[in-house]
Amino acid sequence: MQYVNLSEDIYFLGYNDRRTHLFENIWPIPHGISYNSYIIVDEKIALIDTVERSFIDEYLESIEEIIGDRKIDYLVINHMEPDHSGALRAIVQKYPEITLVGNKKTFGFVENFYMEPEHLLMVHDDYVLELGKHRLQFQTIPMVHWPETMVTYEETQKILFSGDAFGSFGTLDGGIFDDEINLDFYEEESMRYFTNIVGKYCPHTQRALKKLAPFEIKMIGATHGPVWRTNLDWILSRYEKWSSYTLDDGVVIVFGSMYGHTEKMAEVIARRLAERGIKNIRIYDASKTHASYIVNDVFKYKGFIVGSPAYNNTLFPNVESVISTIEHLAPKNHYLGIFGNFSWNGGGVKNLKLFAERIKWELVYDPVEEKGTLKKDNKEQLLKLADAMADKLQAE
Ligand SMILES: Cc1cc2nc3c(=O)[nH]c(=O)nc-3n(C[C@H](O)[C@H](O)[C@H](O)COP(=O)(O)O)c2cc1C
Repeated sequence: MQYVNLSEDIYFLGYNDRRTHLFENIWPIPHGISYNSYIIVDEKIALIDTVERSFIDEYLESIEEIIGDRKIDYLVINHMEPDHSGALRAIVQKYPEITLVGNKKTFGFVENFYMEPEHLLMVHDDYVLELGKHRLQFQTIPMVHWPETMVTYEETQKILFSGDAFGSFGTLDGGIFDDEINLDFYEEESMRYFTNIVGKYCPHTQRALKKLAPFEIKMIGATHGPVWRTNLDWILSRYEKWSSYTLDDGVVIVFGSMYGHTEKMAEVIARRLAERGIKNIRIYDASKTHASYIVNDVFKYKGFIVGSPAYNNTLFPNVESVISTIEHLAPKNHYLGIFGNFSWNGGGVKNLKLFAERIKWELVYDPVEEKGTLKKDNKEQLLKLADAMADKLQAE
């Protein structure tokens, strides 16, 4: 990708990754991702974060095009995850006098991953680094998304270099600024990025939003996805909503099924929910849809109903994988329903009950468990389960 000016002497250096299938080797990125770095050219030159290592050559070339044979004075490390620190060693090799700028948590990571830094500047909240006419101020935002994570605020242009916060999956296909892009595309990609990557740290994100609220921010340069300069509210309001577990009315139904019995139970529940006026109902087959998408909808909707056949005395493995992802990210404020199917001694529902105890969501109705084909009594029970869920959602 070409480098682009954010203002006269501040540049965006972003690289599109359309080759990686799974981000962090877990989360699908069918629309790719961009790795964004920034450089400020003043009396002193500061680079803000780097890029993933497969882009090192292009990255170094772009930097040279911008600064010629000048040297980079500072590398500000907002976040040490290798998709942003991947070019750190190459930068230090090319500019050995460079000073690494981080907080007290940063340099341990630098040592673990790369090297003992020779020149370092340890910063803290409100610390100001003068580059000439540009001044950089730092604020730590721990666990959004690692312990060392911080943001850098450029005072002259009021640009927040936000690290992973406000980032998005999806490459930048020509448009880089939010006002150059149809944001509909980023609706799902930015939410999935948040829920999959940062979603475990919602309380930390809330604290970060409060900490950053006093700053006048005219532009946000995240390390993934668009640069926000016109519709800042678009992304800020979404972060507020997602990180505060503000959920819409709706139900996610997840099932696993080998022969269709458990799937049929899911359909019965869904139909009744629709009859009761619930419009957002998503049924997912855990064997088909990646947990990334399912968990994203769990962060949208208040109702969650999960069904599993018994499988070697326990849960169907793909259902187990989905609920383990949910437990890992630990979204809150949900109502829960449970159902399942078996042929001899069970194991599915038994383990879903343990899930209910661990996740501590309110169970709206007794678990419904059928042996093979759905029969009248258990169909009645499923309808009651759906009614109980609808009652809860509609009572709010
Ligand atoms: C590999 C395998 C393991 C199973 N293990 C159990 C089990 O431990 N206990 C049980 O009651 N049923 C077990 N079953 C039977 C299924 O749970 C049962 O047939 C159920 O109705 C399948 O639901 P489905 O049609 O939604 O796939 C097993 C079936 C298979 C294929």
